[in-house]
Amino acid sequence: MSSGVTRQRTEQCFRVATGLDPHLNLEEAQRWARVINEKLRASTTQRNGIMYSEVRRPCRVLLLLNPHSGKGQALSLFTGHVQHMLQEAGVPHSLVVTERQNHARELVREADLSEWDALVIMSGDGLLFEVINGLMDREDWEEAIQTPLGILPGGSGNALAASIHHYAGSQPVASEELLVSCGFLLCKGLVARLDLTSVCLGSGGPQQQRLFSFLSLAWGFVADVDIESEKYRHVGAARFTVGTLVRLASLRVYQGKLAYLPAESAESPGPSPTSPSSSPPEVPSPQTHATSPHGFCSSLVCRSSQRSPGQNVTNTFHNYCNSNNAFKAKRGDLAPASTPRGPPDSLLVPLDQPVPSDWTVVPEEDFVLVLAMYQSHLAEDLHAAPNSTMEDGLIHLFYIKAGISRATLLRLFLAMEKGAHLATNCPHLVYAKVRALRLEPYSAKGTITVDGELVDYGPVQAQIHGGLARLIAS
Ligand SMILES: Nc1ncnc2c1ncn2[C@@H]1O[C@H](COP(=O)(O)OP(=O)(O)OP(=O)(O)O)[C@@H](O)[C@H]1O
Repeated sequence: MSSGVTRQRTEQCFRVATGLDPHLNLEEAQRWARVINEKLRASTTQRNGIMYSEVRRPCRVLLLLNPHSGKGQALSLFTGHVQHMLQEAGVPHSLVVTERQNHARELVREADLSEWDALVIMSGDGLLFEVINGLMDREDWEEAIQTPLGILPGGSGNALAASIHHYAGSQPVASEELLVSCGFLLCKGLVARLDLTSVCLGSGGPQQQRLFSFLSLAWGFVADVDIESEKYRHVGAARFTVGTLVRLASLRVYQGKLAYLPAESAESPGPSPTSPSSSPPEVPSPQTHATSPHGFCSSLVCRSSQRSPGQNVTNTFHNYCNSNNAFKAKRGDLAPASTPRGPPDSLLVPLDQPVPSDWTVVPEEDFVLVLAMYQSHLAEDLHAAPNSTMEDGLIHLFYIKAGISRATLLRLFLAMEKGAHLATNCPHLVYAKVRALRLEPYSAKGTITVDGELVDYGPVQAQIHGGLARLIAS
């Protein structure tokens, strides 16, 4: 890519992330960050009829970095692109380099969260999955999950980072440009609500497992590609293309039963126990949230009129955290990880019972793939759920019926790069907006992924919980 194009795109990221004029002769991210810092110190801005204070960037960030994510360059990407930006923008951060799988999960499960205003991960989506489940493992999960989360893309998929960038109205960018864009969003510090899906695995009883997912649930082709392509991670995002081509060559059919609760026939699961009703006064009302097409939550974004003159916005956020009693758990208060936590799944019945009568049972039992998405992107260059918006409270369910040719399937994946696969009107592709689903594979062995991570194989059901978590995004 020419440096002119790179610069153009980077300027565009800058414009979207900051709302500032990019024609400022900004040569380096450090200088941009200085401008952000000055501009954001006192300004307010009106967007979609809502007044936001733009100085709402987080302070005291705990940054968890997986050194092996992506091509294994996360640490140098962080020091090369983001560290100075955070320093210039006055965002103090402590960097923890994860040492093993589940390290991040254990850390956040046991952390004194009163020490941190945001948890940011620099990795692929897998590390955020760990962090979210670590927060949901806690006895104080209801408050802990309100800790603002941030993502800096360092993996090979970077689906959430790509989705955030897309929700911000930006043109698609990849790798380091996406990182710079997410770095700006982090400096800016606006917080939105993030839907989480509760995923129940196993047919019930003591073996039953419950996970919280922010991105996707996959079975069949997509899950196989995701796991099989891990050996190609040295090629970065291209691993999915390589994996897709390899799996196309050995295309197979997966048998099972799929059922779902259509969104239109389901009442919205309603506000979660952590929703604004339990929030302190400076948090806007649910109606205020609804007016924002992007579902922005202004929990960190105080209306300027509500702030007393001279009051430091950082303090306001800090007070908010404390007044909400959100960050009090100490190591001794923690529950064992196996204790089920989280809001009740009001739309699900036990897996050993038939689905309720208002569910749709898919007549086909032969599939090429089943994919449930709750963000727009499955990877940086896979715009798999083009209708998905931030905090829409929906699972975007796709399945492809058996009988599709290899060529048509390849065409669908190529169209997915631009989110155009639905427009192909492929008769084998079915799309539904749902609030809950159940999948019962028939074969004894197979692959199911949640947020790209391998989970126990077997019957699975899931329900979306709108706005359960919080995410630094704009
Ligand atoms: N130091 C470490 N050594 C080995 N594994 C780690 C380490 N730190 C984290 N992990 C694990 O690596 C797994 C993959 O991490 P992650 O998804 O963030 O990166 P990635 O797989 O490169 O990204 P992507 O999902 O975008 O391809 C996670 O399950 C995480 O637990």
